[in-house]
Amino acid sequence: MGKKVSPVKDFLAGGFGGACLVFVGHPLDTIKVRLQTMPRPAPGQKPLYAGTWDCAMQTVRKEGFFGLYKGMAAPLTGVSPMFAICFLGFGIGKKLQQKHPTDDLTYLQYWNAGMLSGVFTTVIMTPGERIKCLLQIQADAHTKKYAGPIDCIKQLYREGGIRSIYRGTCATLLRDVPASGMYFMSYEWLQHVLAPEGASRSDLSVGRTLLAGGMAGVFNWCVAIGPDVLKSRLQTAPEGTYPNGVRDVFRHVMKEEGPRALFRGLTPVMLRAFPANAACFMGYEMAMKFLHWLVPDKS
Ligand SMILES: CC(=O)O[C@H](CC(=O)[O-])C[N+](C)(C)C
Repeated sequence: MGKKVSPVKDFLAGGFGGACLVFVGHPLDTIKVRLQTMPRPAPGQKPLYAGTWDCAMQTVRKEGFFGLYKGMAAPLTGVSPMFAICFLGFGIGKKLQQKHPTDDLTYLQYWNAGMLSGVFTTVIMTPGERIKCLLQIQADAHTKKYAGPIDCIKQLYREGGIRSIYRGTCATLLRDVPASGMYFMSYEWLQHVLAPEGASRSDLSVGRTLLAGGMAGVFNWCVAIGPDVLKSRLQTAPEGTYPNGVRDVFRHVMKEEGPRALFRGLTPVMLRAFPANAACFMGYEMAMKFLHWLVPDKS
């Protein structure tokens, strides 16, 4: 039997989980975006970054350790509410498929609920990612166009209105709908299979939650990495570069760089995925426990 959970608790605990994810994961996210969007080297020239380590070292040397935390204000103010909506959407998705609030769900139903949460989060994810990516690729004074997230929103609005702020919506849906299905289904599956004989899914352990949460992040990114490259390219390209959106980016990437380019940034993505999502689910479960203690659910 499952447990009845209030949507308000899902929202609040999800928000706390999101804040934990940003603190742990942002430095590797910066490296990922820089690798994904660095200019192609001219024939015979070396690429700007040789790889993950080189990108991290160059960033720390030129911009100091906090260079890796560049653009974090936007995800902190954006990712926390986004994860709040994400866990709320997942909760709603589960409820929509239950006849009774305590009915157990199949893994396919967890997948469906996860996909619905991916649709919910796009509203906030698309502008959040657009601003974050634009700030993250500002490596030096020459490339610095935006003073910060607010300035970035203002400039985008001035240049192209709401359309510009929401550039990359299809690419974000393409990335997050299947990836969120995978995220929540794999988390629930791992919590079940890792639970010792006789223990139930709700008898949480720290080790199991960290492992299931971390692996859910890894599975999420196995599905998300290709569309993520397309999204980062689209959201950071100068106005008018891709008139047909993500389809144009895909065609351009295939023609110029081949399918390997769809895995650009995979190392920092995977290095970040485990700790960031372990922290996220741990934060979520801890906050949920606290909220249950504070306001017990009526069953
Ligand atoms: C692509 C992304 O944002 O994935 C989230 C996990 C992460 O590593 O940030 C999960 N989710 C898409 C469900 C929000």
